[in-house]
Amino acid sequence: MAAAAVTLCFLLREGENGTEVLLGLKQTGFGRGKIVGIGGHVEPGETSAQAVIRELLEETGVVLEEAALADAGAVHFVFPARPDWDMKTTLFTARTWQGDPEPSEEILPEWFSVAALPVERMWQDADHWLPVVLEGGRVNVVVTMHTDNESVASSESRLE
Ligand SMILES: Nc1[nH]c(=O)nc2c1ncn2[C@H]1C[C@H](O)[C@@H](COP(=O)(O)OP(=O)(O)OP(=O)(O)O)O1
Repeated sequence: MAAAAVTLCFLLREGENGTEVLLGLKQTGFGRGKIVGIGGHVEPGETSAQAVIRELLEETGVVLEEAALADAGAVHFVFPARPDWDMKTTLFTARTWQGDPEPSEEILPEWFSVAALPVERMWQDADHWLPVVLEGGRVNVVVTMHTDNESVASSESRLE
């Protein structure tokens, strides 16, 4: 089965104690109960940018312009014990948008300091790719999970 195409956008703002990122508590579906990036599946006929703009609006009410999206690369999540969970994820950051993030059925948005990410409550692989993205870098990473579908078996950075 081909990996599903998904996309995430990390909103960044300057707080009193440095840069903050918008993440959210996933309330439904895949990754329920974890703190995750905001985004979702790319629908047929959509570009990743169009999909992430739609998902941010649906899940937080925030309005993003395509020009505000900065390409931060991609992460391929591989679940050898559950190939139907494999996902190819395109990543964006944005520093300008309209509206204040509001909770939805799917996600409870929350700002976190980039210097103190809630890694204990996130997917265990977040540590392997998220800090680089939030520092303005671009990644191209393949994360392979153990058969528990939770811990990281390997994380490889592909050269661009
Ligand atoms: N190992 C992993 N680490 C991580 O940080 N995020 C992961 C991950 N594996 C998958 N994801 C993310 C990517 C994707 O945005 C999200 C799952 O997509 P969705 O939120 O769209 O799933 P749902 O099943 O809730 O959605 P629907 O299609 O709306 O039913 O999980």
